[in-house]
Amino acid sequence: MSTRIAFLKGHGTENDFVIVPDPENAVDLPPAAVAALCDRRAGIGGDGLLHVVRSAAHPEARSMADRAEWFMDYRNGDGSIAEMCGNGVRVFARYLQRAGHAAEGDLAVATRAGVKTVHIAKDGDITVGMGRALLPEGDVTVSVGERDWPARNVSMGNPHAVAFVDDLADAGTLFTPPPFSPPSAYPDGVNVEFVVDRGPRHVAMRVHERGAGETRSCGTGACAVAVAAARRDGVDPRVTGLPVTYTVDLPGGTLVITERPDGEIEMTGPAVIVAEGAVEAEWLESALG
Ligand SMILES: N[C@@H](CCC[C@H](N)C(=O)O)C(=O)O
Repeated sequence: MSTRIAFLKGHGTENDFVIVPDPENAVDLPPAAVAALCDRRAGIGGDGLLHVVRSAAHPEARSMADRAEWFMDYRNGDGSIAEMCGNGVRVFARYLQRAGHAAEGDLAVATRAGVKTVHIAKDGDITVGMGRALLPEGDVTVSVGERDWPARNVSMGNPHAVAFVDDLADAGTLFTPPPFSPPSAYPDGVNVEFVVDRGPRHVAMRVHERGAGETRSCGTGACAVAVAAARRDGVDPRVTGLPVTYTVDLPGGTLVITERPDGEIEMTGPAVIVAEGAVEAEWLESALG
């Protein structure tokens, strides 16, 4: 790598990202480069990385290019690939707006979990059509130390295990991924959410993210939690014909999640760009060893 690489830093409810604009997919980002950029001490720091590429220029997104000009090539902070990132897609849209690639209103974004429609509102918040949740049957258990809880298996394109607990402190330090069983439940790993009630249609959560550790927020996790809470509360908009909205408090802020009668889920929250700069090529080369 011989040139400096432009980057920005942004966050959505304090789920933070290194943003690498690369319309023609010319920047090589192997997992070690992503992990170095996301390193909070030796790099820029982030829970994940948003590689901003034109769909037509990326082999994983070419088939979506007629519906979405831009592809969110999302990576976790450890360099692994994930299907979807709910906070990330809002920050991705904010970057496109700031760069003049998108205006207020609706924007289609290609992701590994399909094309998502993002609405950039005048008031600053961004709403994302997150698609439908899948809730495969089957008993899953997550544990912390000696304690374990039944968990609801929810897919938002990426995997989640949602456990309702008495106190968010029950989740402990979350320095390591909470073990789950059976091991076959999540062959590719899982994001684990611990949830408490705050009031009617109002919950709070902590999350241990696959590939990142405990984060201050997770958008797909908040959607999984809202759907799991609704089913636990006996509410299914596909049956009642009425939308249901949950407010989800996270350590880094609040997200509002609505499930519509057709099962489509909308998530609304903030997205902020905080800085921009350039990565020294020599530093990145030395970080790659
Ligand atoms: N923070 C994200 C989720 C990022 C991906 C996740 N760690 C995974 O591996 O599935 C969000 O806001 O949804």
